[in-house]
Amino acid sequence: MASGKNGKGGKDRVAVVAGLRTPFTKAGTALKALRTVDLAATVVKELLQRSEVTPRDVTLVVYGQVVPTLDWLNIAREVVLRTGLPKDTDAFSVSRACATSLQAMTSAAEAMLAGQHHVALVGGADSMSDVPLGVSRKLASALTDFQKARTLGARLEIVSRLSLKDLVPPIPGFSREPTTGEQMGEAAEKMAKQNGISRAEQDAIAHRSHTNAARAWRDGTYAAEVMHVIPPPYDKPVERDNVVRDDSTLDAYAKLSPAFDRRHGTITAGNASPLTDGASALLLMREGKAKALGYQPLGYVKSWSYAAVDPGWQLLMAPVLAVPRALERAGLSLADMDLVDMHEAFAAQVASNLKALASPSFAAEKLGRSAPVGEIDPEKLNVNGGSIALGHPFAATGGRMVLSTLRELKKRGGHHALLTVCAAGGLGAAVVLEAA
Ligand SMILES: CC(=O)SCCNC(=O)CCNC(=O)[C@H](O)C(C)(C)COP(=O)(O)OP(=O)(O)OC[C@H]1O[C@@H](n2cnc3c(N)ncnc32)[C@H](O)[C@@H]1OP(=O)(O)O
Repeated sequence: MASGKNGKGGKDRVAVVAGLRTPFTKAGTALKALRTVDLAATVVKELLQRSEVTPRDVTLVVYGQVVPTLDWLNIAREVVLRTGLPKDTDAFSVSRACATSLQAMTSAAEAMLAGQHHVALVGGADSMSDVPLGVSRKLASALTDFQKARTLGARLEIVSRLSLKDLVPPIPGFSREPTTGEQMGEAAEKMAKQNGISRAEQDAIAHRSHTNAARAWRDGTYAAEVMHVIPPPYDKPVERDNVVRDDSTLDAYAKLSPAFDRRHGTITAGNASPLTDGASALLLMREGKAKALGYQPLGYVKSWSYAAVDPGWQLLMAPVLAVPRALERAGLSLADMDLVDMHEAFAAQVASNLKALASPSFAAEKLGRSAPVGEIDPEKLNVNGGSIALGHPFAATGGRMVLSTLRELKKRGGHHALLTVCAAGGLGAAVVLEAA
């Protein structure tokens, strides 16, 4: 797919030239005063400045948010208008649930490979502190009728149709699958049961996520990827992710109560990703353009694949279908990967995905393959933590993973890395990245 060779008659590769993210903070905490569009504009403005790209060179912005709002319709265009990019810069928004910023990146990459753009800015943001509250359908319908009513009698009749409970805003349904009614956490519980994933196994994954993320913060890894944000009332900067636990101990996980199935469940606040605020952005260039402008890329987007499963089956299993396709498109195998970054929606999903990738029966029954995709070496997996510890502002997570993984690949002198993201709706994404 995206693996053409520069200078050998093929297409330019798509280079990731720079990237940045805000701190990821638990919903309702440090960044709660910033709306999704503010988070997006903050990170993009800073990335434009740090990368020293000439704004006129950016001809496309692809950006996304997962939780919608009624206050703007196309967040990508808002990013253009709020960051000093030329006002005639083209911009469109994408949504692929938790894989939104990967979708933003691959949509831009497709346009670049088609020769339509040389420089693009992509990413995603979400504020779970700013979830829009709606009105009940009955109240909405009454308000519409009220506007049309011409007499006092007609208006009183409309009001008399409403009861007190119609005035209560309904709870937003984004964490529940609309067609199955299942919450994400309930789907993860089901995966744990069906795949025989124990509570201890989940807690160990979560503990490792926190331990690795805390170490990466201590050793300076994240300082270079995360900007400082000064939210209203503009008195002190937010400098770090605030979910990561420096003092994570395995014992503490065992004490937490299940959050979704209170009697028999295994999923807790400790082994699930938390509701989070944050934004990420990446600057993409065609390889030739990057070289002409004097940029040393962080790496290249080599191949990608998206897949889907029936949400009523195992909701968060689709990455396992996407991985072999992305690897095949890259002409590589799992064994060729120097790093794997797997989005951690829940530790139960991570363990289920790992088990399925290594399973001969899953390969035969679900992938039509004679051999499993392979086992992932724990030493290569989520080496700087994952979404359980870092947090998961839905649309921002993919950008965080691309940036962090390419920098780590470079640091280790590795060649290739695999990213996987599970997403609502039974969707899954896999991306193969190549070192510069
Ligand atoms: C494709 C996808 O990505 S799907 C994923 C979509 N995302 C989701 O569905 C979000 C899932 N997560 C959630 O809904 C929430 O985080 C929940 C329900 C699991 C937990 O929410 P909350 O109860 O607000 O969690 P909270 O952070 O307050 O933690 C509860 C307690 O556990 C403790 N705790 C949490 N993590 C740890 C840990 N690692 N070690 C020790 N204690 C911990 C907290 O300190 C807190 O203790 P306290 O009550 O004494 O203060």
